[in-house]
Amino acid sequence: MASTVLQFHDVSVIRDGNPILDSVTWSVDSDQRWVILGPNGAGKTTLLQIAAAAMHPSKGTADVLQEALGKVDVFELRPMIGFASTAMARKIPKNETVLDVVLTAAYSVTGRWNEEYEEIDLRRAQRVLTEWGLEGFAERRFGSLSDGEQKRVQIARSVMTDPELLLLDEPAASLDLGAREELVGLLGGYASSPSSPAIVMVTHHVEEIPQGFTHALLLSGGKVVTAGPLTEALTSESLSDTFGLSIDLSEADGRFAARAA
Ligand SMILES: Nc1ncnc2c1ncn2[C@@H]1O[C@H](COP(=O)(O)OP(=O)(O)OP(=O)(O)O)[C@@H](O)[C@H]1O
Repeated sequence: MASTVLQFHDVSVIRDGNPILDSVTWSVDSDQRWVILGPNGAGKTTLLQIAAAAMHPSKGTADVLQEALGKVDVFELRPMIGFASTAMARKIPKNETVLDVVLTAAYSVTGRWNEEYEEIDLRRAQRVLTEWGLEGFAERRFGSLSDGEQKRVQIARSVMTDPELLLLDEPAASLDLGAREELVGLLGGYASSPSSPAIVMVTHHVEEIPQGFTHALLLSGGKVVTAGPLTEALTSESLSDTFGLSIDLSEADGRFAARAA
């Protein structure tokens, strides 16, 4: 049975006296896969930071994996959350092998030092690499990989610990068409598996929404424009409201495309 993994009630984040998130009420269940869309500066990354237990709301309450932020030791919570973002990727040493980038997630560190890894961790890392199309890359240096390969390593690392919640901040940003389609295909397979965790993915492009995603939240100026099941929340009207321009949305085989009307 599905359980609630995120429950935000009236969440605001105030910076320099301005709300960068404004009274957000939102919940995510364990069997849901959410996409978050909105213009630059809408507050998407801030929302993800709270979901990652990396930031507390200035107002309102946020429960993450059924623990209230502010009342829980976030260091116990964070290992249960997979988080792939460009900021995270910058912390990965360029000369680290791909296998170690994934393996070190088991200890929540970047950069292998003297940790002793168990055989079970090693086997899981190798399985995760295969699942994300990275077999044959284990001994390559992270810095020698293409952007598309590096993105897949980041996601492989974020699922290494078998998280209950997976957060992806613009996983397809800067990828060429082939690398994007490869990643979106892999994410679609992962999202469609009932054994996968709840997923929340921030993206700028509806073309990057993988098949198998179930819900959408549209954010503008820190406020929720709409949130709910994908086909109800993601429409030409809601996108036009969110981006302040007339947009035509089309859908084919569970993939979306958008252009100015
Ligand atoms: N520490 C801070 N102090 C002041 N303003 C901040 C701070 N952090 C973020 N902001 C502002 O809050 C707004 C929301 O930022 P956020 O990064 O969450 O937006 P975003 O939707 O992820 O944007 P983008 O799509 O450009 O990545 C932005 O206008 C940003 O400048």
